[in-house]
Amino acid sequence: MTALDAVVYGAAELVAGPAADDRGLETYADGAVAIVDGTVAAVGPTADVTAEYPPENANHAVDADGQAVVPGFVDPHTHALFAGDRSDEFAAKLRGKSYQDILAEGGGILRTVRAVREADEETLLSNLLAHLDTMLAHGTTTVEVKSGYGLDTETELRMLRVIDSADDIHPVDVVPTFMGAHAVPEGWDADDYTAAVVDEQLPAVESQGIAEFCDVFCEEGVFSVSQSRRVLEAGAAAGLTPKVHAEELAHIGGTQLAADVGAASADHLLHATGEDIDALVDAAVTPVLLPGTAFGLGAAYADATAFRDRGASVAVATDFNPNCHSHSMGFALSLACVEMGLTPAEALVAGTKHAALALDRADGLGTLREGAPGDVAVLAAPSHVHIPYQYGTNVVDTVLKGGSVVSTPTHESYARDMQP
Ligand SMILES: N=CN[C@@H](CCC(=O)O)C(=O)O
Ligand SMILES: [Zn+2]
Repeated sequence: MTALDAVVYGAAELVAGPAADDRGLETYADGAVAIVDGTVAAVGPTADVTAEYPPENANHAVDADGQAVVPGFVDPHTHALFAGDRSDEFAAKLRGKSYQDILAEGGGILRTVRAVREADEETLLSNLLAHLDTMLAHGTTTVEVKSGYGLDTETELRMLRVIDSADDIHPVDVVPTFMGAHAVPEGWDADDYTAAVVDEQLPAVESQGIAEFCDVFCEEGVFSVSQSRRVLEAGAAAGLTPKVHAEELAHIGGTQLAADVGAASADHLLHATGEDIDALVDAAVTPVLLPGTAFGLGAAYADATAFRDRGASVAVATDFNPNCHSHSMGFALSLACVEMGLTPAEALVAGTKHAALALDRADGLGTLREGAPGDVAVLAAPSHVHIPYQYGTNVVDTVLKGGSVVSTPTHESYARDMQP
């Protein structure tokens, strides 16, 4: 027996995905989408979709009159599982301290590591679930979450177990990444710690089968290119697809490494060169740009238009972490437009279809085409342009995950009745 989970109909603008020529969007005015057994069964003009799938027969009938309907956001880079509070570091950065100064003093990642090692599994899980709630209310239906605040086998495994439990419990799909090589822990030398990641942590992670990707912070003063390569190659041998934090604070060759090892993505890329971009395009590695991080650091933004113009499928993520405390893909997309030069349509694709590529998802995730997961964000606004336009405002009204309504606004929505 198939179930008609949901029909969302009468949308002022329904975005099915990128246009066929990959320029602009495929949209329908007075559009609808029908979801059967968790998957998009039909998308198009309301009259056509509802003739085959009458809303009155659906478990969830959503009248989207005057509203835009877009694919749920895919956030392909976060460190959303942590404990502790680093707001004082934000204030210190405003007074002129650098991210590296803070790390060198035992703050930053190392401070979060101390807090996470002290936190029990229950606390960590409730922290992550609360963040997922906020992300979902902002329209995110799939999110990647990294370990990397344990930096020892026991705590890295604890983090991955929590990520796995959150995926089971919460409507948001949580994609697990092992990042034992996120920083060199206090009291260790980088070479010895690299060996511990490869010889102790990775075999333990492999035996539990609870990670899909392996990431490394390839950065001046953190892990060199050759140490990063050791970790990623051992990760690949353990069945984990590589990802690389590359050229964030300095240019040391992490992008070329990502291309060499066939990574799913190379992320940050603030200092990537034209040659680096070409290498990513040739190796089909998705660049993930993180404008919220540059915003918080007061750093120059990655040049998104250079990636686009050289043929890359640019993805955008929040990088939500204690150093970049934003759950909102909408805010990241605003920055991608205003500070990085993407159009609203390109930014939306970067936060949906291209973000799904960064997670190696080829099932239509990030679109509302037939066969794609039924993950939908209904906006309290008439077009996708309002996502970047209403910066700092959550324009997401109702969210469906696999055809079920999983988030509704807590207030009466007047926006839907607003006249242009
Ligand atoms: N750059 C390395 N890792 C994180 C920051 C993590 C932290 O500061 O806690 C990032 O991607 O921005
Ligand atoms: Zn990161």
